[in-house]
Amino acid sequence: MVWGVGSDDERDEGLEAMMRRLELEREVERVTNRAREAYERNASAVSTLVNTAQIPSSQTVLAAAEGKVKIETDLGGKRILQVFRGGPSCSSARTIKELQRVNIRDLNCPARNEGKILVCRVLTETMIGNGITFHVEDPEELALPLTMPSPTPHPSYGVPATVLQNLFPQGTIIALKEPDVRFALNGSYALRADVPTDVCFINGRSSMVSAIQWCTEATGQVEPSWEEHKLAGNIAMGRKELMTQMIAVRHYTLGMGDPKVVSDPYKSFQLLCNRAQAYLNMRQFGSAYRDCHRAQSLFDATANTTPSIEITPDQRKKLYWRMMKAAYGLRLYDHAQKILTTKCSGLSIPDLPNYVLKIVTQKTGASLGRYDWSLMWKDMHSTTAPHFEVSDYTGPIEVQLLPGRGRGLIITQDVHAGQVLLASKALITGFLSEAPNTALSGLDFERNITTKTTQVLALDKSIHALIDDPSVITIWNSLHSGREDDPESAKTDFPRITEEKRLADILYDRPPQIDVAKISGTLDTNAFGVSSLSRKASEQPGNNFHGEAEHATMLFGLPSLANHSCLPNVTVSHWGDVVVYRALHDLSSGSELLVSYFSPEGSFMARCGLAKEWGFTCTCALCVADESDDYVYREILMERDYSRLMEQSDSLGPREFLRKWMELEKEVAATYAKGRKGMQPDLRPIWRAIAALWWKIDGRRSIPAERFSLECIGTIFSTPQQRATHGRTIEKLPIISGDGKIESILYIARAQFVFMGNPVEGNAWARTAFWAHETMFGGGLAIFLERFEGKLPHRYEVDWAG
Ligand SMILES: C[S@@+](CC[C@H](N)C(=O)[O-])C[C@H]1O[C@@H](n2cnc3c(N)ncnc32)[C@H](O)[C@@H]1O
Repeated sequence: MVWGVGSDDERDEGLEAMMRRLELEREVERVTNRAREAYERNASAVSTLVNTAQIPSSQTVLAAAEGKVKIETDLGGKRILQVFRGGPSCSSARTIKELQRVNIRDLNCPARNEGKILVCRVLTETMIGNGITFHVEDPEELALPLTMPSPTPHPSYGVPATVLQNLFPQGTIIALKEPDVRFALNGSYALRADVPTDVCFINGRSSMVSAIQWCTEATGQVEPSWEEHKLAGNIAMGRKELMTQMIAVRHYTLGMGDPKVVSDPYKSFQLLCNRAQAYLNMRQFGSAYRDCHRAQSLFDATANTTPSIEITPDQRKKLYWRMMKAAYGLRLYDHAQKILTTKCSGLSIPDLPNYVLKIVTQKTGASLGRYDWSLMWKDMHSTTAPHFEVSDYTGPIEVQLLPGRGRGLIITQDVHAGQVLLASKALITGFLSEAPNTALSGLDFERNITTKTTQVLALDKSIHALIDDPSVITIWNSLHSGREDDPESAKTDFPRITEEKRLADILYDRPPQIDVAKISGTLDTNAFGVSSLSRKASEQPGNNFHGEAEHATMLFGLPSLANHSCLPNVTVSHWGDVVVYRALHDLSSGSELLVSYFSPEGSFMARCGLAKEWGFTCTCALCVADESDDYVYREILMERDYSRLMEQSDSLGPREFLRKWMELEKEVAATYAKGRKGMQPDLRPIWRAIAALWWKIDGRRSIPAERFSLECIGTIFSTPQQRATHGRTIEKLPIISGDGKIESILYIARAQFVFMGNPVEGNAWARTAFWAHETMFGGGLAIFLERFEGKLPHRYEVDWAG
C-alpha cells in the first residue's frame, strides 16, 4: 500500500510495516556488527585448547533449547537472512580411518583441528536460518552448536523445514572430520562445517560407535535395523519429491554402516543401487555414478575386481540403466553410449530408444553446434530455473595468451555473421526462485564484499556441485580466483579434459578438497547476472530486501575467457543456463573474439569506471576516439540535460518538446571531436526520443530520426546494389546486443506501413529485423514472432518469405 493513501486502518498498517522495517534494519546492522567482531576475533586469536568450563553440558543445552524460535527474522512473511562467510574453510581430504578420534575437550579454538575426528550425537532439534544449526554432545556430555551453512544440494532456503529437521534427528550419530571450532557471535565456542562432506552419518551399531562409552542414554530414537533403514529410504524415495530424496539418501547411507551390511556385499549392493537412484532423482549424477560403480565392482569381473556376489538379470539391468543415466547426466556422452551398447542392449526398457537418440543429439550438438532452439525456447518458459540437457560446442576458436590482457579467444577460420562460435552450459546457476520468499545477503568479511540472494545460492550450489563432480575443479581452477596468493592465478591455457580423465576424477580415491574461500573468489570474479531470453527465469521481482528484481547469477567456463571491447564482435544470448556466442559480423581468421562486459551505450566516463573495476583500461577504437572528445561536458549534458528532458515529457507540448531535444542533440553532437566519423552512441537515446516525437507530429519524419539512432551505434545501411542481391536494408549490424536495435528496425518497418503507405519498404525492414534476430539469437521465425509480437506492424500482413 502507498503511504498516506487509504483508510485510517490501512495507514496504521503502513506505519506499522515501516516501523517493523526500521527495526529490522537496525537488527540487521546489530547482527552484522556482532558477526564482524566474531570474525575479527577468530582471525586474530591464538588457537588454544578449549576451556571446558565454558562449554555447557548436554542438560544445560537441552533446557535452554526448550521452546526456542526456530526460524529467524521475518518481514511480512518474508525471511531476511544474513549469511556470513570468512575464515579458513577447506574441507577435509582425509578418510575417517586416517583420523584420530577425540572428544570436545581435545579440540583447539579457533582452529581447524587437523588429523582429528569428533564422534558425537545430535542433541537438539534443528534450527533453520543460516543453513541449519543443532547442538551435538560428545561421549563426555559436553555440548556445542554445529552450523552447516550449506547442508543440502538444493539450497536449504528452498527446502521445506520438515525435510531439514529430519536430516539430523535427535540421537543421530555423526562424525565430524577435522572439526572447525570458532568463536560464535555471542563469543562462545561453536562448530562449523562449511562443506557438508565433513559431517558423516555413523550407524549406531557400527564398531566405531559400540567402542564408545557414553555417559548417558541417547535422546531420540534407537538406531533402526538396516532393513528398517532400507524401507524408510524406499518410502522417502517413492514420494518422488526432490526434497525427500535427501532423507532417502540418509537412510541408505546409515543402512550401509550397519555391521550386517558391511559384512554382506549382497546387502551393500542393494543399498548402493537404491541410493544411486535417489541421487539420480536429485540430479547428483557424480554421486549416483560412484554408487553404481561400487555396486558393479561387487559382481562384475570386468570392473577389475573379483566378483563376490551373483545378482539377478533384473538387478543387473537396473544397475546399468542407472549407471548410464548418471554418465549421461555428467555429460560423459561417449561413456553413456558405451554402457548403452555393451551393457544395456537387448534390455526391454521403454526409455532406451529415447536415450539412444538423446546421446546422438548431444554428440551432434558438441561437434556441429546445432541445437533444437525451439525446444529450448519452449522449455525455458515452463520453469523459473531452466537447466538444459545440452552439450557444449566449441567452434573455430582457440585460447591464446595475449599481451597485456592475459588469455583471450582467437577465431581460427573465417566465420560468417550469425555463426555459432561457442555454446556452453553454466557451471553453476543461482535463480531467485530457489529461495522462495527469502532475501539473502551474503557478507564475506575476508574479501569485504556483500553478495545478493542469487550469488549466495550460487555459492551454496557450487560447493555441492564440486563435491558431486570433482572433475570440474580443474575448470574452476583455471578461472581467476581473484586471490593474489593463488599459485594458479597465472594461467596460460584452458583445460580440455577427456572423458577418461573426468571419470578418474569422479571415482576418486580420497575425498576432494573443497576450498570455500576460493570458490567464493572465483564466483566473485567471474560470475555475472544474466538476463535470459526468457525473463520469467532470469529476472524475478521482489525477493530482496527492497523488493527489487534480481537477475540470475551464472558462472561459465570457456566463455569466461573472452576479453572485453566496447565494440564487441560477437553477440551473447542466454537460453536458460546456456550461453551462446554468435559472430555479429563476418569475421576473419585470427581476429580476437570480443564481448562487451557492459553496455557500449554507456558514456565514456562510465565505461572507463567499469573497466577499472575489472582491472584494465579499454583501448578499443571507440574509447580511443572518445578520449579526444569533450567527454566531460558530454557527461554533464547527459547527466543533467538529458535526464531533465526525460522527466519533462508530460509538461511540454510535442513541438516544444521536440525543439528541446533537437537543441540537446546539437549540443551533444558538438562534444564529438571535429571530423570524427562512425559511432556516437550517446546520441542514440536522443535520436530515439526525437523519432518518438516525430511519430506524433509527422510520422514520416520519424523514419530518418530512427535511422540516425541506428547509425549512432555503428549500423551500416545497404546500398541499392546490395539490397538488390539480398533484399535487406542493413548491411552491418550495430554493436549493441539486446533487443533495442531489433525494436528500432521494426519501428521503421511500422512507420513505412503506417505513414508512407509503402508495404514494399515495410516488408523489407520487417524482414531485416528478422535477419538481425537470426544473426544475434537464431531460433527461427516462430521465436522471433513470439518475442516481438507487440512491436510488429501487426495490422499489416508481413511477407516474411520475401
Ligand atoms: C573474464 S576475464 C577474461 C579472461 C582473462 N583475460 C584471463 O586470462 O583469464 C576478465 C579479465 O581479463 C582482462 N581483460 C579483459 N578485457 C580486457 C581488455 N580489453 N584489455 C585488457 N585486459 C582485459 C582483465 O584482467 C579482466 O579482469
